[in-house]
Amino acid sequence: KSFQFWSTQPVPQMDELVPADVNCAIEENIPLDKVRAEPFTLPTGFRWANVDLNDKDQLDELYNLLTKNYVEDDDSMFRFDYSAEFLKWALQVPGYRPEWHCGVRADGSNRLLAFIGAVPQTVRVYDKTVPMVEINFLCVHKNLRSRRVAPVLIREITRRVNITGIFQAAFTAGIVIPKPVSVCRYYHRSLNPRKLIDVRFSHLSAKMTMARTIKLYKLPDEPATRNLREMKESDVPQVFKLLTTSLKQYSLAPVFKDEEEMAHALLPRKNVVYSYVAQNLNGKITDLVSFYSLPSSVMGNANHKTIFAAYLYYYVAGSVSVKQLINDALILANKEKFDVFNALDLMHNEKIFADLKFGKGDGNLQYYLYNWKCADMKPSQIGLVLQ
Ligand SMILES: CCOC(=O)c1cnc2ccc(OC)cc2c1SCCC#N
Repeated sequence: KSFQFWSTQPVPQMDELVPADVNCAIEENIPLDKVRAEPFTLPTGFRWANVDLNDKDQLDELYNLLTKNYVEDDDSMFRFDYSAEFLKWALQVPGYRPEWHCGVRADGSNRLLAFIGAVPQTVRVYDKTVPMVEINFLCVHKNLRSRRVAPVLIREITRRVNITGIFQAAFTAGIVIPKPVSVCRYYHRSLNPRKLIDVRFSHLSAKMTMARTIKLYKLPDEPATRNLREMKESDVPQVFKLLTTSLKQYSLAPVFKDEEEMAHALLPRKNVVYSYVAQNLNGKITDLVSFYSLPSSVMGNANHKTIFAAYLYYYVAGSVSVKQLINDALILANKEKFDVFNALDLMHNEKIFADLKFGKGDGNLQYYLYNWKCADMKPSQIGLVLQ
């Protein structure tokens, strides 16, 4: 593969083996007055336009661009259907910049035809804490593909981020480009097996009836961890300490700079993010488990338009086993009527998949760092979850 664009970027080349003791930027920071001042040039007929997510009409334009043109699985069975509220949550984090909600509109029609987003996020890579952005929601309308728009979007968001003095980024993708820092795998736990079979995501195994299959995945109505309850505002100080401490065990992890940043990430929002804490009799918060809601459109199915999927987010098993805590997350997601519970094999997840009846998916998710080189990581070293 030639990687025409990525071979021009500060990323390790595909065949580059980074020694274990190397953990640093690839290019030096550019003096701010040397960062290109003018936006990159778009193809004729298109112009840059920030998407104002506080303007309901523009938020809906972004929702509509993504719901029709964003990521599909390899078999084009599903397409992610991020909700408008989810997009506000993911893109309007504390300290967000409107110019990092970077859209492209067609002259004349004024239609939103492409987007790339960045949010500020300090990330620790091994022993180095690095101010970064997370890049997300890179999307080019299907009618605009192969016109080399994505490289211009990536160069432009890089410029807009560099101007603020940030020179590193983190992102994930299903595709392989130079050069993954880790390769994770998706796992799926059926909650509504009948629907998953209807949409042909799952199939009845030869030796099992539908009734037997439903019984196999049946879950209790209530979590096993007795004092597990929804997280609330007053829990933030303790959760901040608990999660910050727990994240130290990973080689790639977010650094929440303050309680506000973590509160934004974790405080429950219906149909967006769900967080639960266990508090002992002394009032100490000992455990945390969270998941986010990311539906997918089902393509070409008469009976079901949408799959409701929960995705495991951050957790700390302080007083109970990881297995019990994540099983409790399954029970809580099932109570919220999700059809499936998805998780990557990062953190401690891989150990519990078999017992909790997760099936291995056929999709990889690559983790990438921009303008940084370091030793590759096993999935269990990853403590960073991107939406
Ligand atoms: C029923 C389970 O559905 C998925 O796992 C799913 C749903 N929608 C997608 C949309 C785009 C897509 O593009 C890679 C994948 C999916 C997937 S599999 C990978 C996500 C997980 N877990």
